[in-house]
Amino acid sequence: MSLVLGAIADDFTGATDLANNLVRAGMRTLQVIGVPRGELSLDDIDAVVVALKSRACPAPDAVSDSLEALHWLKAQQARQIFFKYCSTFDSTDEGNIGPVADALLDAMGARQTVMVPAFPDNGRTVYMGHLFVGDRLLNDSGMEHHPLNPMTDADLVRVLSRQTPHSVGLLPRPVLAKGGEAAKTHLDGQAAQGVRHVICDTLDESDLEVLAAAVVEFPLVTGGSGLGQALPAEYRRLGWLEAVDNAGRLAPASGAALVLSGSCSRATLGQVEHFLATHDGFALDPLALAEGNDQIEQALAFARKRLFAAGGGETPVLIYASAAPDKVRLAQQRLGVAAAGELVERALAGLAKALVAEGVGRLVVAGGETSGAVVSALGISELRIGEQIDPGVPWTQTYIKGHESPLSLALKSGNFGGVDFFSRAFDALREERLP
Ligand SMILES: Nc1ncnc2c1ncn2[C@@H]1O[C@H](COP(=O)(O)OP(=O)(O)O)[C@@H](O)[C@H]1O
Ligand SMILES: O=C(O)[C@@H](O)C(=O)COP(=O)(O)O
Repeated sequence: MSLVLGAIADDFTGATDLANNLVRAGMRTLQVIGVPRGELSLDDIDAVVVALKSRACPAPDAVSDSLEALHWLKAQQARQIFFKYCSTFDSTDEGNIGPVADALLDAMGARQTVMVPAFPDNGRTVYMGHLFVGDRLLNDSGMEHHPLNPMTDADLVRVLSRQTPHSVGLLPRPVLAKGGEAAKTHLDGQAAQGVRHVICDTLDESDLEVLAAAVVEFPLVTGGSGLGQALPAEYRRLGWLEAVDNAGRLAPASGAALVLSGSCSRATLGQVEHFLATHDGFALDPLALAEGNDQIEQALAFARKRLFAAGGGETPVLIYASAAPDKVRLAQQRLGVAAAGELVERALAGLAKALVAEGVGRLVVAGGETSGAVVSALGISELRIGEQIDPGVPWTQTYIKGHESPLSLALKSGNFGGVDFFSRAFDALREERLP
């Protein structure tokens, strides 16, 4: 059968999150890093997720990267395109959700798409167009302090309207409650009125199922990974997809265990604190990084001593720049927002490269932008998806040039994962010893 779904994800953790949900719903899924340059065999693959780093870059770059991914996916005959962004709708007034969605619609000659950011398994729901994280509105969830895209407005119709010249509408819960046909009629009615983007309410999995039934034949859908849980059943109903037993299996993991964290999201800050109560960690500070290479050398020495000395490597250690909002603000005031972020990303990416070369084989990275920087520095082009650690975060595996054993890699979105995620991730890998 041919490729069913082609997804374009605006960051690497988001790509893994979507790929994870597709695998769990029975789609054989390949995650590629950037648009593949050479030949790629897609035999026995149902979905490809192209991971871009287009969330926080200038909108024109995000548009051109996304269009390149679209053209590649269309050349692979993907039946439906999915533009994946964050379940917390991470963006600014400049974009990049609106400009990318508009460019994809234009390129595909489609008149309408849906916006379904919700991921109820992780507490992201939408009601009357307002995004909630757990029981808080988005603008009171911690996302208002995000270093790159502070989210200070929970009304997504209003947020998106600032990013697109086109009309933005709403598919409200009372319509969804009437089922897929009612939802489809509502969407058709909005399209007839020229509404190009429709923010969709979603409270739970049954809403996702109704939405999937309504939009399965849309050329382009957009949203978080929640919709990816529900679409595969619709593909099967249409006969586009075969039933598969186990869509995700990895080789056994080996090598020293390391956590790198550049996320300053509330969940990550809790995970860092919890981990440091029982494990060793090294804190990076952008102000020190701006002074030169000393802090990187110190971090390397810290990790080498614990990971590669005799008997080391089994217990994970943490290197982190994650810091509370006031500390982040201070660094940003002194260095500039983008420069502070880049300094940290470059440092963590360089550390990943050096330490993987020296024997780290199990690596957790926290943060979407951070994961993008690390994965790019490691020269990774494809990821296979394995077992889920927590909703939205699976173990993945890849081969690094010149290494015999695979690298096991978990890319954790900033706000995902339980408080003990960092240690539990490695426990899960040890217990599984996946065949
Ligand atoms: N202490 C710090 N000061 C300023 N910026 C930081 C600091 N620590 C991390 N950053 C930057 O904040 C951004 C966090 O984004 P990201 O990695 O996507 O995390 P999340 O997944 O939580 O959004 C990155 O660009 C990172 O380099
Ligand atoms: O949809 C989500 O929440 C995630 O898949 C995601 O994109 C998170 O991004 P980061 O928090 O920047 O990792």
